[in-house]
Amino acid sequence: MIKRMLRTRSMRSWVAFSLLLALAPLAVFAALTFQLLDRGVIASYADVSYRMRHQIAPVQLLRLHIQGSVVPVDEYLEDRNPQHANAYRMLRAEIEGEFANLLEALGDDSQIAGLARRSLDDWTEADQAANTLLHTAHPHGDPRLVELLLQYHGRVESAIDKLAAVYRKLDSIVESDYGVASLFYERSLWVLAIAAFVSLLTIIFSVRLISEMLSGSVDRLVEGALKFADGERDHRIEVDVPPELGRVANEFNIMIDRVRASESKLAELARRDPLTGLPNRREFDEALTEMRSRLDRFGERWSILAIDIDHFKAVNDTYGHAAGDQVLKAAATTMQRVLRPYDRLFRTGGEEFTALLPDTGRAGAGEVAERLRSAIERAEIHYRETAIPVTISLGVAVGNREHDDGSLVEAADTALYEAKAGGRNRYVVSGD
Ligand SMILES: Nc1nc2c(ncn2[C@@H]2O[C@H](COP(=O)(O)OP(=O)(O)OP(=O)(O)O)[C@@H](O)[C@H]2O)c(=O)[nH]1
Repeated sequence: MIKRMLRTRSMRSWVAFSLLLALAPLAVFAALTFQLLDRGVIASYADVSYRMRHQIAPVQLLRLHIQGSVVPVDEYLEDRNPQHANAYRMLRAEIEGEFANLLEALGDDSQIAGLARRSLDDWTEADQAANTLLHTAHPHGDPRLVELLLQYHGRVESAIDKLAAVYRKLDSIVESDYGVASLFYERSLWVLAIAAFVSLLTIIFSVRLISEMLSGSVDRLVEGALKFADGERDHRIEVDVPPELGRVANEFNIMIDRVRASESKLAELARRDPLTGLPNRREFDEALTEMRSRLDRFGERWSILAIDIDHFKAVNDTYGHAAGDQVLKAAATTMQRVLRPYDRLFRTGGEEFTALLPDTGRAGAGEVAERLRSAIERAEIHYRETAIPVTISLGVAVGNREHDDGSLVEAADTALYEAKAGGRNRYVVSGD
């Protein structure tokens, strides 16, 4: 289904699709990891930090201060120095403030707050006992003083014990918060690892998919280019996926068509004489070989006419080279018109022509030679209003199995030579 969808899209869409495919799992897992870190790790660490600063540290300080508050009271009872009483009062003010802050920080934490409040109750009773001790007139060692002192110490101990219980409970909460944070941190690492793995899989999948879809098209392009290099001109490159490569294939096909057209034009030009438009000597040689093989295979009769314009040099000398060209063209046109459709005329030299006459024996060839001779003699060839009299001489040779290509042409040439020697404007049949 993905392949079918991609087939209609451009290569840019393919890249966008594969990026999306590779990044989508990363994005989803990144959002999941963020949730885990935010809710599990950051929130737990924030809770831990709050408890450390606002609950655990104050509880420890409070324990120290309550413990320390015993010293000025004991010292006062030793020497009745009012400075010790003042030191106690300052410490008490601090302890009261710290209790208030702690209870506020514990807030709704009912069990721990209840413990802290009971510690405050103990401290309040201890403070009352301390106040009585600081105002008592009983001498040192008096049994009532000792009892009051014991009561004071007992309350202080009890307040400290309850604060120690508060500390232990807070410590266990912090411990479990650390546990939760570590668990969530570990999970988020796993999620990230899974994300990276899934992303890698999707990258591999999309790269394979795209290269599979591209490779067929690229192979066809390469195959087309190799065939073109080998000279094959009929091969068409069929690529439509992706559209970009389809356009490359299309342009390539257009280029092949153009090369083929210009090659066949060049080939055609190479086989034609530009002045008269007749096929040239090269074409004649091939036609001769072909004719020869037909003679061998089917026993067909055929003849060859060697044709030469008489005194052509004089035409050039008298009327100019341009007039000579005009005579060549007019002679070619005239002879073409006279020949039968299946006869073939070639310009095989300067003022020399050759005609190949298929299925033509001695008598027929003589007739054609005479028709040509008389047509040229009667033709009115003009150059710039001036009529130029033109005649031709012809040598006729009739092909048979004994002739090879060279000897047949030679025979026609010899006959032509005889026609020239015999006075020109005539034909001679070889062997007559
Ligand atoms: N104008 C023109 N002259 C050409 C062309 N090709 C060859 N010729 C000329 O044709 C003349 C041929 O002269 P020759 O070979 O002496 O033959 P000729 O004058 O026809 O004499 P005979 O063949 O003996 O009758 C030369 O002067 C060439 O320069 C051509 O394409 N155009």
